[in-house]
Amino acid sequence: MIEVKNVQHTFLIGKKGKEKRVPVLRNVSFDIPTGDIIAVVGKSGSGKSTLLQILAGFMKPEYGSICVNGQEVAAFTEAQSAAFRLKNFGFIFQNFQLMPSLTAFENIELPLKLQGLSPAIRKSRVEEIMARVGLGEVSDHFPNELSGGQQQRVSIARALVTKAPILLADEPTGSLDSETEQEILALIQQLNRELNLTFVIITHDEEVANIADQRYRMHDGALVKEGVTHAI
Ligand SMILES: Nc1ncnc2c1ncn2[C@@H]1O[C@H](COP(=O)(O)OP(=O)(O)OP(=O)(O)O)[C@@H](O)[C@H]1O
Repeated sequence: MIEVKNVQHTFLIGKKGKEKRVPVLRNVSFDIPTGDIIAVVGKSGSGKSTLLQILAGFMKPEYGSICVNGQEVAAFTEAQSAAFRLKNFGFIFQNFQLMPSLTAFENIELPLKLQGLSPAIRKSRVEEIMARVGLGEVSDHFPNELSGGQQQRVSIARALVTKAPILLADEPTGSLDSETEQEILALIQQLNRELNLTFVIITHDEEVANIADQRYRMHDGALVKEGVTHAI
């Protein structure tokens, strides 16, 4: 369970001494129950990515509390945040953000190297997760030798391989055609169901928002709950 309470954030922009205060998050409060898919929709510039960055501990909120499974993460030091992030969060990006010089296998293996796991454990974990996301045959392919859908599967596998329980996704299907989008959304739903993973998905796309258990709209930094239309 993630509990976000009264989170407020302001950026200071412009030259030193003449900074302008730009409020980006205004009193944001919401709960993310474990195992739910949450969608955050909203216009460009409304504050969605800032909220994700703050949830993941990349940025401290100016004010407010973020409790992840009972731990107050907004109070962590940078080192604590980094360690917590590696254990608890996986990230899925619109542009996949794979390392071009590493194969599919090596991209997925990378977070396990950061965790200092042995080569044998890394190999078995990577093979298991590649099979689960439907990436059996492309282990030795480099990212530019993969389709967009396959690249996103690699990026999802990399997010899952550490067994992080919470996946933060920023426009995960934004670079994919509509058929591939459906495949990736089906995969997200399957992983959510089978592994009880929590997903927080930022999106402009109604199709994506439709798979969510709960949907929120960000409007000028304020987060408002919306009705959910899907019934599965
Ligand atoms: N590091 C920063 N310094 C100053 N202002 C920033 C910074 N990051 C974001 N902003 C501003 O904060 C506001 C919200 O940005 P944010 O990226 O959170 O919006 P968004 O809803 O994710 O937009 P998009 O859908 O285009 O990604 C914007 O006005 C942006 O210019």
